[in-house]
Amino acid sequence: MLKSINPTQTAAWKALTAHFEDAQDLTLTSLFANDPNRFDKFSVQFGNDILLDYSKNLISEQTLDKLFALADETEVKGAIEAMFLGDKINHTEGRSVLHVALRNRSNTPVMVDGEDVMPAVNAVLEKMKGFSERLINGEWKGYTGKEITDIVNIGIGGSDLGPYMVSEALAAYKTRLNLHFVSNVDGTHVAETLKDLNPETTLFLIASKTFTTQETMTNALSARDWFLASAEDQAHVAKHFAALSTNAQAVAEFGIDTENMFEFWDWVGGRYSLWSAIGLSICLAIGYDNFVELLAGAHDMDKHFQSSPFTENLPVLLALIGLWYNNFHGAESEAILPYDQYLHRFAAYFQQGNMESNGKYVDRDGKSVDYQTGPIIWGEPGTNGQHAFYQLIHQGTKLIPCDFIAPVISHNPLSDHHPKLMANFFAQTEALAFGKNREQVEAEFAEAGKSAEEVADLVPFKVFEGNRPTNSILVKQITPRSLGALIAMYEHKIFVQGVIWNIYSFDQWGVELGKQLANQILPELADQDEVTSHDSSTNGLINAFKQWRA
Ligand SMILES: O=P(O)(O)OC[C@H]1O[C@H](O)[C@H](O)[C@@H](O)[C@@H]1O
Repeated sequence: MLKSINPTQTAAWKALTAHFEDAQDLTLTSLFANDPNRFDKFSVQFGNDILLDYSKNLISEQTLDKLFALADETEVKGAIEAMFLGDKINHTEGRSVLHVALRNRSNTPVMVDGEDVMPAVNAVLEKMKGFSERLINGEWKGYTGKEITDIVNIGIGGSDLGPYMVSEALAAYKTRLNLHFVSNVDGTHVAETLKDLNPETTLFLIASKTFTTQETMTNALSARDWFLASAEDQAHVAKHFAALSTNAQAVAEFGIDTENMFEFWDWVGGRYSLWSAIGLSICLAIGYDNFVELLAGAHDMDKHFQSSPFTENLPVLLALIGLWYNNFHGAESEAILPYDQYLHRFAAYFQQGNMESNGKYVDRDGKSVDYQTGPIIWGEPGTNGQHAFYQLIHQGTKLIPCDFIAPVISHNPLSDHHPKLMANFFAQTEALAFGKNREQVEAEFAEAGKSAEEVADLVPFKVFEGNRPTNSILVKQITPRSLGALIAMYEHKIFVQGVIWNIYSFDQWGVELGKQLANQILPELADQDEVTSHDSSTNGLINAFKQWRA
């Protein structure tokens, strides 16, 4: 169990508060002008894969020193050790937090309740290897003897977002199998997905840690109905359905052969589960060897996180810089902006990763916090975002720290697409940091021969204040290995922030009330009777729904 330490009561927090007051006038322009070595000082490389440039942030060496002191006082180092040792740091669920064991390619023992979990982890990986190889090479046949061509992963939240994001991110490594992902309980999702598929050549993965999630079970039953409408014989289900779950009993009850069940364990959080059996769809999408490379990349980052000094530790640096904006500058959100079309679900994935982990107002003592915790995470791939919402980042009234991510080498080096993409990547962080002042705008007007009236009228609108902070994350190429490291980097960033904010990052009680109420409302929708059991708004909406549908 992690000790409860109120971060705002530490000496470092107080020092940071005073430092923030003193550093109000700090500008990126002056920070760079005063230090020609700023890039060298405020950038760090992870192997040959990832370069993090954090120099375009509103920080000085003093800021960082104080942030490192905060990490020390809140015992981040001890928390990291506790996680890797398998301590039950997910206190409210009484569980260890060991997604790091799933990718522990060093295969050193990891103990939970006196037992090494690695043999079980390795056994499931072996089973995933055999299964995925037989499907990819066509040895596994459907009920009419045809090869499987399409895989449909049915899952939601952590049982969907990770596998979907990674399969898309690594589409350049695609096997012959076509992957589909169904998550929403809206019948449209499953209906539209199945429209073009053939039951003889389709295999379903029912991905659910609990195997009780309403959306997933509803979609799984509809998929089974769709399949049996053609296959007719229940015995054929075994060739077309597999389950990825911690709940063997519920899997058996659903009618899935336990031979086709891929197990994981309660010490794997849903939003950290893509490294587990939940990653079977990834194995099928990119092949087992590439999946292992993904694990290896994450393991490299795990070792870096565990052993690097905080001054060079990518997840720790990102966490502390994020905290500086969240808690001192009052930033409410963070944007993740990948300049890579393959990473188009990356921000959506970390919306769950970050917001479900750190969206908590109760501290480790069970008391309400009186400081900000997790930020709002959002983002879309560049350059699309530039033509949509960057206006607000450049000239809006809100401070939005952004992470810009881009690969140096493109998997699709068509004509000059990649230099153009990268020119935009470099230009945006430069524009955000340094802006364009009044004098520059006036000079441009003069050059264009504008009249004095026009200049006076338009100048204010064309000025860019700048001073808007960004991290730039250059990845040599998006490969299974570098992607594994990149994901693990963000996971550990979230971990460090949760430790400092003195919250429990690995539960998600906040999603339960809505589910509970939906279960109460569902039977009320079954008839035409007027509903009176709720507040007037909820009653009014339900009754309008009933009237309109009648
Ligand atoms: O994998 P499952 O048990 O089906 O859970 C799917 C998802 O639903 C829950 O409500 C949680 O909010 C998520 O953390 C979880 O990933």
